[in-house]
Amino acid sequence: MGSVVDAPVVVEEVAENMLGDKKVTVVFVLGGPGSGKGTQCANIVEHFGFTHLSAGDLLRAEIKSGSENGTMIENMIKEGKIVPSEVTIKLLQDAMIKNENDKFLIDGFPRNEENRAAFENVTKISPAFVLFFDCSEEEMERRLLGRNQGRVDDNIETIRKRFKVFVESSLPVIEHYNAKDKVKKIDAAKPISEVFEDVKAIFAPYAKVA
Ligand SMILES: Nc1ncnc2c1ncn2[C@@H]1O[C@H](COP(=O)(O)OP(=O)(O)OP(=O)(O)O)[C@@H](O)[C@H]1O
Ligand SMILES: Nc1ccn([C@@H]2O[C@H](COP(=O)(O)O)[C@@H](O)[C@H]2O)c(=O)n1
Ligand SMILES: [Mg+2]
Repeated sequence: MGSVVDAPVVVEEVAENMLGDKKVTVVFVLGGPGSGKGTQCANIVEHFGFTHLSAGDLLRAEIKSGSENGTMIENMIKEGKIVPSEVTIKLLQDAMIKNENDKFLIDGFPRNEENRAAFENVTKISPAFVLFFDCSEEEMERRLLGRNQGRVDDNIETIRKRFKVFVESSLPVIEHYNAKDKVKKIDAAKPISEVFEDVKAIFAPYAKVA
């Protein structure tokens, strides 16, 4: 009988970032409320062929659909609180599976450590990088109060709660990825077109081939 030392080493290959039989590229787009995540994601979709999945938009669509979780989600959003991870991850995973694309911008997720760890555990997907829109609260507040999209959370009381959640729960997620050298920070206080110039430089490797 051979010794343990002689035993062949079996390396189990873990297929990374697979979604069914599709290999996917995921970029997490983070930043405070009103930092311009949705605005810049629309530009990235147009120029670089990614699909934009906003966690907040998916949750709002779930409320509209009359789902059994609708009332709970609506109450959490009104309070600026983070919806349980399993709900949001299921929406994101379903949206990625339904879509034929293999490049996704996941906007507004992960919002806390629980979101981050649960997404990794459930999907086994790690982001290629994290795009972080950095902006002052004063500027974000001004933008949110002028947004006029009828969002139930664009009022000063909820905006303050969202800022607190961002600092206490979301910044640690950005720190987590920063420690892994995965964060690409953008000065989001500049005008929209200037912010996009900086974004474009980051996405250059993903340029569509004509
Ligand atoms: N660089 C910018 N300069 C000025 N206004 C901006 C800029 N970027 C976005 N805006 C405006 O600010 C508002 C908020 O932008 P957007 O919805 O993209 O932010 P967000 O980060 O997705 O916010 P939320 O987290 O609340 O969804 C919008 O009215 C948008 O037109
Ligand atoms: N991962 C997430 C993302 C969002 N929410 C809830 O939705 C609200 C709006 O999100 P936006 O990204 O559109 O600003 C947010 O304040 C949360 O209540 C969430 O729970 N989890
Ligand atoms: Mg948004």
